[in-house]
Amino acid sequence: MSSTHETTGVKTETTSAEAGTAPVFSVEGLWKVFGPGADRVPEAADLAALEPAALRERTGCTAAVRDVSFDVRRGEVFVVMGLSGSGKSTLVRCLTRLIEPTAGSIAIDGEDITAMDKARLRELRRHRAAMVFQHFGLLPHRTVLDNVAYGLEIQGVAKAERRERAAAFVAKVGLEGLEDRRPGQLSGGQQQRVGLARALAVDPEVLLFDEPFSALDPLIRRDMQEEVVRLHREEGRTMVFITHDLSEALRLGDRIALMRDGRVVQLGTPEEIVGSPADDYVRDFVRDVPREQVMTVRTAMRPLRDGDADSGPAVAPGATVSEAIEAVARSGGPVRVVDAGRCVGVVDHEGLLSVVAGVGAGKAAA
Ligand SMILES: Nc1ncnc2c1ncn2[C@@H]1O[C@H](COP(=O)(O)OP(=O)(O)OP(=O)(O)O)[C@@H](O)[C@H]1O
Repeated sequence: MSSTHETTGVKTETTSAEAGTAPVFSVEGLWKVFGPGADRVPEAADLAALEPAALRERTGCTAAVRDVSFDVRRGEVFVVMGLSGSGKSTLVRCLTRLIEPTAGSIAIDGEDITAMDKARLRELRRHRAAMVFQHFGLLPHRTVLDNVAYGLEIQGVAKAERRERAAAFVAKVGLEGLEDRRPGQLSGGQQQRVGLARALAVDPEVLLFDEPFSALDPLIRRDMQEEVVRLHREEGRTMVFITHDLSEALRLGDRIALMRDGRVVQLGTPEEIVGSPADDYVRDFVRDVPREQVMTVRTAMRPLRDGDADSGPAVAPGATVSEAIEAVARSGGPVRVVDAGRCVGVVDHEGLLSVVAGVGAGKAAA
C-alpha cells in the first residue's frame, strides 16, 4: 500500500484522451434504415419522428440508427453500449461502410468516408480501422503465427518481415510458445488473443471491437478486458468497443455512448453516466452500479476551508471514491486532494458518503 504522503489514484489520469486534437471519427446526423424505401425516412420529418413500432407498421422499415452524431477522439476508448437490438453493431459497421448508411456524414481524420471509392474503402478497412469480431474469423488450417501474419500478407508485406512482425504481436498478447498451433488447438480466450494480435499487427489507426468477448466465460473475459486496457495504456491506440455489458463498458470506456432504439440517449464518461443520468432510462440502467468504483474524488471533494491541514495524506482528483474512502479511513479525518503538486480541495466522510448514497453528488465540489 502507498505511504501516507503518496498521492493515490493517478491511474485514471493516464487513460484519458489527448485534449485538443482533431477527432479520428466525426459522425453527424447518421441514419441507417432497413426496409423498402428506406431513403425517404430520414428526409420526411413525420416518418423520422415515429417510434420504432409505429415506423415499422407504417412503412415496413426498421430504423437501426436514428440521427446519431458524435466524435471519437484520438487516443480514447469509445464504448458503444446498449441492449440487444439497440443499434450498436449497425452503427459501428457504418463507420467503415460495412453497412451503407442511409443518411448523414462520417469522416475519418477529416476525410469523407461516404465519398470513398472501393479501393479507398479497402485501404480504410485494412490499414486505418481494423475490426476485431466476436467470432474471430481465424483460418482453421493456418498456424497461430500465419493467422496473425494474414493481415500483413494481404497488405503485401514480404514473408520474412511479416513473420517477424507477427511473432512480436503473438508475444505481445501472451501467446509465446503457441505459434505453431492451429486455432482448433486453442481455448476460446486464446483464439480471441490471436484475433486481437492479427488486428494489432496491421497497426491500424483505430481498432473496432464488435462484442469481442461476449462468448468467453467470465474469468477469461475479465482477463481479456485487462489485456485491452494494458494494450491501450502501452500504445494509446484509439479504440471503439461495442458491448451490451455495462460493467465492461464502465471498465473500458473513456467515454460511453448509450444507445436505445437506434438513438444515443447519453454520451459521457462513466462518471457522468453513473453520476448524472440523462433520463429515467439511463438512471434505471445504472441503478445497481457500485458508485464508489466509478465516481471520483473530483465529484466528492469540497473546497479548502480555514483549519484544513496543509500536509498529510493526499489523493488525486481522479482517484475513485473507493480509494478515497480507504485513505480517509486510514487517516481518521479529511484528506487533501492534490493535483500536480497543488492542493485543490479536501475529501471527508460527508462528501464521500453523499456520493455513495447518490445524494448531493457534485454539490460538494461546487
Ligand atoms: N439487415 C437487416 N435488416 C433489417 N433489420 C435489421 C438488419 N440488421 C439489423 N436490423 C435491425 O436493426 C436493429 C439494430 O440491430 P443491431 O444488430 O445493430 O443491434 P445491436 O445493438 O448490435 O444488437 P445485438 O447486441 O443483439 O447485436 C434491430 O432491430 C435489428 O433487428
